[in-house]
Amino acid sequence: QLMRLGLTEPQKQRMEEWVAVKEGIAESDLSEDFFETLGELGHGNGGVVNKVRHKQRGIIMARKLVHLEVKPSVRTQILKELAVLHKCNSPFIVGFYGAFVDNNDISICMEYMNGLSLDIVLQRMGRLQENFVGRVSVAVVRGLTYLKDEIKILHRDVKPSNMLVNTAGEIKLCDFGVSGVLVDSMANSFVGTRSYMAPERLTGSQYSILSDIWSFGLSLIELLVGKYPVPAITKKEFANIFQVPEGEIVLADERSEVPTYQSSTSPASMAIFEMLDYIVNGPAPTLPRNIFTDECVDFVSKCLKKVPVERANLKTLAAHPFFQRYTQFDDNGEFAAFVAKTVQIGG
Ligand SMILES: O=c1[nH]ccc2cc(O[C@H]3CCNC3)c(Cl)cc12
Repeated sequence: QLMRLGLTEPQKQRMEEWVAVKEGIAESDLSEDFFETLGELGHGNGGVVNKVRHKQRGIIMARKLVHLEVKPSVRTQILKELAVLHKCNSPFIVGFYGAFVDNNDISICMEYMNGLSLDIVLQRMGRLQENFVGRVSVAVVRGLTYLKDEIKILHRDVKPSNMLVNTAGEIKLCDFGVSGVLVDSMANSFVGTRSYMAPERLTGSQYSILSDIWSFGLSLIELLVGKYPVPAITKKEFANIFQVPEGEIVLADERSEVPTYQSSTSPASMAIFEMLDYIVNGPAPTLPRNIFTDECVDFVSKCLKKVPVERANLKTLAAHPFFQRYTQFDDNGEFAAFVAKTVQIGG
């Protein structure tokens, strides 16, 4: 396996292509009136992401606009910290062209991923088959490892909507907390009805790479089942989703021992607090044993240990049989074809 520098030949080739394109773009090329907006790609994490075309160069990019009412000195500090993104060169991290400020908007110009984010793929396809989630797992673990070892940062916001795909079959992370000041200035911009935050993060204790691994585990269940796994997905729901008799659903023994958590409201109307309380005090979400392979069930359960020290770390995940299963061979374009189908459906 050509894993020189951890890259396969195709990955090495695409990296060289990327660097060539990027060298053609100077910071001076990036400013408001050089872009033509083609449409909106997504929003969240405190900004909207538009598909834009660089008029002179004809390059299609994804441009994230973050509206920030902060002092010019703070904006300058944010731009300085975003410059770290120029160092991020990994097949598992979305490419970065540069960032600039325009009035009270910070623009972050990135590589366009035509398959968009996995939350959008879930909306279109319902859920992902196990072998595709295996490929996602390899990309996310390797992306998190790169951020931690090479860039010395944690992601801090691992979830399906921050996992991007394209019709070349690539899977890349985006929206990680590269700028401490930007993270802090958006800290109170949490919106949304669900949280991927680890129990220890919700209770304000030490945040570490293990918190990113919890978020990764929660994301894996959501990708495999097509449903956010808090409150716990019941046997009946699994039976319905996978069209098997309820008697065939075998939940991980861990849950049968723990008395089911008596939430005071029905899942449908569970308020945000109830949900957060459930994550902190309820049982860890698990996959049913016989719908997924044992390795897959075990891999996910190791990511979702509620006590951080019991949880798997990046090293143990990379050595796990489920992970190893997806580093050995190429899927000869099966995932790329799947992404192409979702793009077609999406219009
Ligand atoms: O093509 C992209 N390149 C870079 C970034 C990016 C971000 C996107 O959505 C945001 C909004 C929610 N999380 C990620 C989307 Cl939908 C696409 C891209």
